[in-house]
Amino acid sequence: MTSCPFSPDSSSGGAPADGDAGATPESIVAAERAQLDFQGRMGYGDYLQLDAILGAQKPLSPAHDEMLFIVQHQTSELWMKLMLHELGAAIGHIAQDELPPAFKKLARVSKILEQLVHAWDVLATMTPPEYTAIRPYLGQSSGFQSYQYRCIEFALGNKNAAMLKPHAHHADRLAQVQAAYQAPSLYDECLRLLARRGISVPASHVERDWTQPYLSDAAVEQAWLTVYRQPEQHWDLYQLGEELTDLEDAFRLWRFRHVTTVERIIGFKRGTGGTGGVSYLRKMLDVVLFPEIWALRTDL
Ligand code: HEM
Ligand SMILES: N[C@@H](CC(=O)c1ccccc1NC=O)C(=O)O
Repeated sequence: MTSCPFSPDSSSGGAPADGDAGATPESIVAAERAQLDFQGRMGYGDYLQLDAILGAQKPLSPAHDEMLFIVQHQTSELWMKLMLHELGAAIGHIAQDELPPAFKKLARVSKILEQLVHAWDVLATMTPPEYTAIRPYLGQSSGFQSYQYRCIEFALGNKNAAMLKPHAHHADRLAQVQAAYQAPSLYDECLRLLARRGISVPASHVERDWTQPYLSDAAVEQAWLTVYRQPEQHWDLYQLGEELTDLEDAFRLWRFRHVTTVERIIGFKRGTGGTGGVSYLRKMLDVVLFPEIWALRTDL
């Protein structure tokens, strides 16, 4: 009889087959030879520094829902940390003309953003009275002061010197945000790549003061149109353009869910960070990160 590769064979030390009479949770663990003794050995919680991570939820109010509020923000910050890691690497790859690894990382950034878009559903289970119980304890703190978020915005090209100020009192964070502010953005590196590939890009976009907000330019749209009109001649640049589109699309959705979630929870109250609240967040919906990538669609 030939043996089936999927049926566990007890002589090779696998778990008892499903429905095996006498199998107990304990006998299964023993048969699988799971490592159970971690005296002097690195385990799961050690490797992941879980004592630090799971010890960092410190509600200030007596409200039940503050745990949701804290966990939602902390998980968002962890995903932002990964986004920055991937974005920085992708920008480096593009600067070195290494497109396949850049694509891998940009696709991951878009997927993280999609996940963060869905994460709003969890926070939206919090009602206005539930948040009202927490809000007085937040003081003037606000997501506006998220230094990782500001680094992401800067890496994506939305440069604004005023956004450095909330970090002026903290040297390490300021240095991190300043570095992102001064460096060429993802889109800047894409345009430099187009120029290196012999596609005409204005000199003002190949070398410029990277701290200045990006200004859209008809000649840059022409450069992208060269790619999009003959994809087979510029296949990787065409793929790059579509990955930028995926990324900005996902980022727009995140911004949109932020505004709608904020409106359903605090209405039109002013933000703890000092802005008008929903009115400010709506203005941010008008930000376009990669303008020519969108404009060219009208001309194709
Ligand atoms: C009850 C939930 C939330 C409310 C009521 C809220 C409200 C606001 C408001 C009113 C602002 C404008 C700045 C201000 O004046 O405070 C803001 C900005 C911001 N919030 Fe939230 N927010 C919530 C949840 C979140 C979550 C879960 C995140 C994820 C990290 C987040 C990230 C941000 C960021 C990054 C900004 C700055 C946006 C920018 O400058 O474009 N917020 N939020
Ligand atoms: N700006 C919010 C407060 C807020 O959402 C918040 C406060 C502290 C830490 C993170 C926050 N989330 C995003 O802005 C408000 O006006 O209620």
